[in-house]
Amino acid sequence: MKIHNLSLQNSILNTFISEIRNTDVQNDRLRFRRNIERIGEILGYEMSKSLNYKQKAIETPLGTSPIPLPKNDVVLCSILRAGIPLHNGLLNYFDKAENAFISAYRHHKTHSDDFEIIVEYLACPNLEGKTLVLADPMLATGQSLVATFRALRPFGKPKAIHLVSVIGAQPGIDFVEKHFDENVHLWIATVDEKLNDKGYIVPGLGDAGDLAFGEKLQH
Ligand SMILES: O=P(O)(O)OC[C@H]1O[C@H](OP(=O)(O)OP(=O)(O)O)[C@H](O)[C@@H]1O
Ligand SMILES: O=c1cc[nH]c(=O)[nH]1
Ligand SMILES: [Mg+2]
Repeated sequence: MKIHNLSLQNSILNTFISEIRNTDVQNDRLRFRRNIERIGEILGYEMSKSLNYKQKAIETPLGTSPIPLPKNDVVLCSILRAGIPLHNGLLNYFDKAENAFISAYRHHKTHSDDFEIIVEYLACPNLEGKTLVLADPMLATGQSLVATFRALRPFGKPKAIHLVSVIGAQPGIDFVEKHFDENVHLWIATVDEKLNDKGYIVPGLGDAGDLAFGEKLQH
C-alpha cells in the first residue's frame, strides 16, 4: 500500500486538523462537518494527481485550449454515518462520480469494550474496471474499511483503489495494509500512534460520528 500522509508537509490542512481535534472548537457541529468536508476536498485534490489523464481540446470563445483531464470512472464509496461530510468534500471535486454507501458500525457487546463490525445497508454501482475511492474519516482498528471492502466484492473488480481517511492510528493502518495489495493508495490527513482499550484513536478527536451528528444510543 502506498501511504500519503499529508500532514508531513506544512499546509493549511493542519489548521483544519487542529480544529477537529480541539475540544474548544470541535463541538460546533456545523464547523466540524465543514472542516471534515474541507479536508475531503484537499485529500481529493491530492489524490487527483495520481489519476490517468487525457488531453482534450476545449473550445473557448476565442480559440482552443488543450487541457489534460482525468479519464477515470470514479466511484466514491463512504461508510455511514461519519463518512458523510468526507464524502461531500470528495464529491465537491469529483462531482461527476458515481456513489456508493455502506453502513458499518461498531456493535458493542453488553458490558464489554469488545465490538464487532456490523454491515447492513449497501448501495453500490458496478465497480468493474472503475476507480474506487473508499472513504472513512477515522481509520482506528481498520476493521470497518476491511469489512466494507469485502462487502463490495460482488460488485466487480475495480481497476484502481484509493482509501481516503482523515485520522488513522498506526496499528489500524498496519492492519489495513495486510488486506490490500501494494498498488492501493491511502490518502490520509494525519496519523496517530495508538489506540486506547476501547479502540479509539489517541490523541485522535473522539467520536467523529457523534461530533458530526450527535450522540447515538447503543442498541
Ligand atoms: O477502524 P475501525 O476500528 O473500524 O473504526 C472506525 C469506524 O468507527 C467510526 O464509525 P462508528 O462505528 O463510530 O459509527 P458512526 O459513524 O455511526 O458514528 C468511523 O467512522 C469508522 O467507520
Ligand atoms: O477514535 C475513533 C475511533 C473510531 N471512531 C471514531 O469516531 N473515533
Ligand atoms: Mg461513531
